[in-house]
Amino acid sequence: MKKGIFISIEGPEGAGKTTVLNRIVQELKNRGKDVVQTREPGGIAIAEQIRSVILNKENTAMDARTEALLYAAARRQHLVEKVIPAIERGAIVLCDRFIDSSLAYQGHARGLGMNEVASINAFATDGMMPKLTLLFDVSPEVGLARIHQHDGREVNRLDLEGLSFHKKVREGYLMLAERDAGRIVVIDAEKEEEFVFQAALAKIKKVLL
Ligand SMILES: Nc1ncnc2c1ncn2[C@@H]1O[C@H](COP(=O)(O)OP(=O)(O)OP(=O)(O)O)[C@@H](O)[C@H]1O
Ligand SMILES: Cc1cn([C@H]2C[C@H](O)[C@@H](COP(=O)(O)O)O2)c(=O)[nH]c1=O
Repeated sequence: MKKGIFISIEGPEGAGKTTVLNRIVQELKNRGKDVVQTREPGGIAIAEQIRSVILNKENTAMDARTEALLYAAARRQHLVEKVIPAIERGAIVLCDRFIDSSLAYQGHARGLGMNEVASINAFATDGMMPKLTLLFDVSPEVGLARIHQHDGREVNRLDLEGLSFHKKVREGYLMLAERDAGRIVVIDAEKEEEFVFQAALAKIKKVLL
């Protein structure tokens, strides 16, 4: 059976994921590849609706476990409706955030525990993991400054967390990269955009060979 490939792009706020992902998708499409660009939470109608509940700045009363479960629910629907069918037909799926976001944000930064968050996600994903994950590493000071300078980028409920939360997000990601070095590749996303783009493209080309 024809099988595609699943790649995720991760990183703290303002790491430059969307900017570089757009360029990679264009590059691969120019080479005639079947590419699906998507994001979490979101990517399909039901998951976009869940996204607007999670990220709504007015939902300040949201419990941390509720938040984790909503991300997992959006993930499940997105996988079955969009990601799995695309992989089955042989496409390259490039997803802006996946399970590592839940482990870093809800597991580590919110303090729910990475193992606990991994277990609710195991139910949601049925064990499905990306073949490659690019972790765009950036300090919260640099990332948050970028998003506040970026006109038109709405500031959401998670962005409004304090600096210590965002430092823990980065710390969580780096712990994950150390634990799963075979899948997660760290890219210095404080470097200029062209460097980050070329580094990311090179890693993706390697797994496509
Ligand atoms: N390497 C870079 N150096 C400087 N600025 C950058 C770089 N990459 C992206 N930017 C700028 O930083 C801002 C945030 O980038 P982008 O939206 O791509 O980040 P993101 O990782 O998708 O953010 P988030 O997940 O928080 O929405 C944009 O204004 C973008 O132009
Ligand atoms: C998938 C996922 C995401 N988050 C957080 C990370 C960001 O603050 C928002 C998504 O916004 P973006 O502009 O699309 O990056 O949600 C999270 O906390 N847990 C997750 O599993």
